[in-house]
Amino acid sequence: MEKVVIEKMDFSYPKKALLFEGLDLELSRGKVVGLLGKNGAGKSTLMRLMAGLLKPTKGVVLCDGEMAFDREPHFLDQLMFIPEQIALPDHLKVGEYAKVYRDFYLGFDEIRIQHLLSDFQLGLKERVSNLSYGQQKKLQIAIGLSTRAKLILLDEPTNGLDIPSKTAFRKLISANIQEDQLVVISTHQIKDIDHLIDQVVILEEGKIKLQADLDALEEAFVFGQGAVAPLDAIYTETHLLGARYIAKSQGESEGSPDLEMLFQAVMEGRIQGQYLSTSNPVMQ
Ligand SMILES: Nc1ncnc2c1ncn2[C@@H]1O[C@H](COP(=O)(O)OP(=O)(O)OP(=O)(O)O)[C@@H](O)[C@H]1O
Repeated sequence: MEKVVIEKMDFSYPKKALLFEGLDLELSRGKVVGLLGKNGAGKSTLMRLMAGLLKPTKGVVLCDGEMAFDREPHFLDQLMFIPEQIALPDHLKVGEYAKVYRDFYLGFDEIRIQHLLSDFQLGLKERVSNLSYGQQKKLQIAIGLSTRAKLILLDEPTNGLDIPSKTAFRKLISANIQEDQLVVISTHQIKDIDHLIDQVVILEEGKIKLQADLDALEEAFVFGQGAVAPLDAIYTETHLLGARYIAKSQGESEGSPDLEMLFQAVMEGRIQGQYLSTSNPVMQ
């Protein structure tokens, strides 16, 4: 998958006000994108539009130039969408369930699924219906990463995972994603995707408030802390022991952006726009 391009898209659920209006977004391959937003911001809906499960009211969602909603067989062969709520068939065992996907995805990686299931401590002979919610999520993630789909959409994948599984999730995503894949992870648990994503997209009330590559953010801003925030700080959080802040960078690099602070700064309208590595930052 080279690109997902959303152009001038409107979308509303039947008999509801427009959720998206004139939305533009372009996502390129080789990236793990974190899609953030508060409850009801439209993350799951955007995922379903990208998966071609919903039809834009106006405008287009194009995956490598083809309308996602057409759901052509070669698009489906490149797509893996793991929704937040998963309904797994009761009667199958883990191995049998994985085989359903092996038969569907031409590039399914037999070795990888074995490794991933073992990393997540899931036995091939376990009945899917006997797995806990978190184990079912892990099974879906293991299968998703083994399909070698070019577009992987994970809606709230870390919901229900315990702390070791969240750590394993981060490691497994990083280790199993290739340059020709695009992974979009929606979450409101920002910490879960820290040190995992390359790009962040922040949605609020159906609008894209920020699209930024983390390395571009690192160049543009300093995410710091100290006894007091500098006078020119764009965003400040004060604590008993001092302040955490975001300021414009004067050329110094201060490590990776703090996503939680970034999210708050965007929600308060302190930072907006596009910060992409390939182009100059565009402030809106
Ligand atoms: N099937 C539906 N029919 C009607 N309205 C819907 C439907 N699904 C979602 N909505 C509405 O669309 C808006 C966006 O919902 P969506 O689930 O996309 O948000 P979200 O950002 O994923 O939220 P959350 O973080 O709570 O999962 C909400 O106002 C929601 O009530």
